[in-house]
Amino acid sequence: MADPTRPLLELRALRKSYGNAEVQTEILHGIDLRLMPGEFAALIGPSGSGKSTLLNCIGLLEGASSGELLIDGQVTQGLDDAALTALRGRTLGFIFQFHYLLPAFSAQENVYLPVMADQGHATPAMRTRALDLLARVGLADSAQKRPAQLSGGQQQRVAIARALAQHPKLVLADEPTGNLDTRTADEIFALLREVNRSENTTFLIVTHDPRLAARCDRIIRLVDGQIVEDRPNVPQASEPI
Ligand SMILES: Nc1ncnc2c1ncn2[C@@H]1O[C@H](COP(=O)(O)OP(=O)(O)OP(=O)(O)O)[C@@H](O)[C@H]1O
Repeated sequence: MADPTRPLLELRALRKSYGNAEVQTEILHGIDLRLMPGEFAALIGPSGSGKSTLLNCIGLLEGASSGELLIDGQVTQGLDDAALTALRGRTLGFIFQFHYLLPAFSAQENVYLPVMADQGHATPAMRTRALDLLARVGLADSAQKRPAQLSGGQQQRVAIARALAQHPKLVLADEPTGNLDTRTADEIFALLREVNRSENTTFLIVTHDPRLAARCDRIIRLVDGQIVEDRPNVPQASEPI
């Protein structure tokens, strides 16, 4: 159980540059950010402002150039790859715009394969949790279908079930509804919200869709690699689906 008084995520003066020894381009210019357990926050901003770069740093997929990044109280600087992978597996879940499901495997296998990768084999408990999660996202009857047999929205539901397989404390979602029609996007967003409320899972969601950002409890706006706005938001009631 996360300590409700301790930030789940803390960034202090985080900077990120790309380039080589001669030329460096700084993309993130000193980000300070805290997320508390259970928050449901939108990360918005123009194209190229650094949202994905920030999410990749928070997700421990890319190292920051300087500054501090703490996840669940743990300082991440100086950790080796094995420790980063362990911390990622213990605390983080990822949902991307393109779901990256494995086409040759069933929905159920797609949900438990990443968990299995850590252990080398699938236990009955992993298989059962995968089925439970698929039921949770409304796909109880589709567990044995392959991605190509599912609609775009159903595929994204599988990806959400996969992201939840290891009980993440923080889910990082990069345009999770980006390639879906409005109605399906609303349904997927409602599902993320339901997970947030029922399990107190923290969400940081990159979205270009102002309607969806308006349904979050907090709106963080990034422009040119800096947070220019960070405010609480009273979510608007979702329109009937
Ligand atoms: N691996 C990389 N090497 C060099 N530059 C990069 C790299 N990744 C991103 N950038 C640059 O960093 C800047 C921010 O990109 P990023 O993808 O984080 O923005 P974004 O806000 O997520 O944009 P979008 O909304 O279009 O996805 C861009 O100028 C991009 O070209």
